[in-house]
Amino acid sequence: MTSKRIFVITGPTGSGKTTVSHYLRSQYQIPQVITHTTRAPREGEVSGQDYYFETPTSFATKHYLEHVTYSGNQYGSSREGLAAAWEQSPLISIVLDTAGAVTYARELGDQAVVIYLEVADQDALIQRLTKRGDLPSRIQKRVASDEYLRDQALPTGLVGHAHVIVNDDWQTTRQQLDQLVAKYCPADALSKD
Ligand SMILES: Nc1nc2c(ncn2[C@@H]2O[C@H](COP(=O)(O)OP(=O)(O)O)[C@@H](O)[C@H]2O)c(=O)[nH]1
Ligand SMILES: Nc1ncnc2c1ncn2[C@@H]1O[C@H](COP(=O)(O)OP(=O)(O)O)[C@@H](O)[C@H]1O
Repeated sequence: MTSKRIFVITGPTGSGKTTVSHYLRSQYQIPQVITHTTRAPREGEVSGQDYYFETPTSFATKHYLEHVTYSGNQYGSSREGLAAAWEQSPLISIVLDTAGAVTYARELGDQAVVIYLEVADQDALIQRLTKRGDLPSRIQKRVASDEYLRDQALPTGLVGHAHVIVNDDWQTTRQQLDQLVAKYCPADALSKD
């Protein structure tokens, strides 16, 4: 029998969570659980693909496994979303802040394989956000938020549970991800291109 697992990808803004999630999807067909947010879409982001973009009123109507406020916006993930992704594949992924990752580790135990991403050089991280197209005013607000500062460190609740990847060099990160997929993925369950 195939056991269900979820890669919980967490870490500070700009550490590469979305990039890792996209890599797992394109390289290993690992579906991503789409979460809900009241944040405005960035250029190129599509509702139902990157997030379900909500108004504060529509956000309040969903049933969340957990939800948080991050830098002034609301984010939440639903049990229905988790179940729908597991219908597609035994190995799925989700991108969460560290508070969400702690909840998932607590609720799902060994089913949650937590990946904590970090970038050694803070200046490089700000440059990545600028290159991504984030407005300077938004970057300033984000890096000044309590949540951003909190996510700079692995929470005590995840010590010994999370796989820490320093995402400075993409090729090195990629190798570490390949090793993790090989460890947790039943060889016959995923088709690798
Ligand atoms: N706990 C929790 N965090 C979420 C959820 N969806 C997104 N996040 C996190 O919210 C934070 C802000 O996300 P976003 O505005 O897309 O900014 P980014 O980190 O710069 O990509 C990130 O740490 C995301 O991982 C969710 O459903 N629950
Ligand atoms: N190892 C890396 N080296 C250089 N740039 C990277 C690396 N990983 C991600 N990036 C870039 O950094 C920016 C932020 O990454 P992203 O995945 O959006 O982070 P997050 O989802 O954690 O906020 C993106 O423009 C992405 O292409």
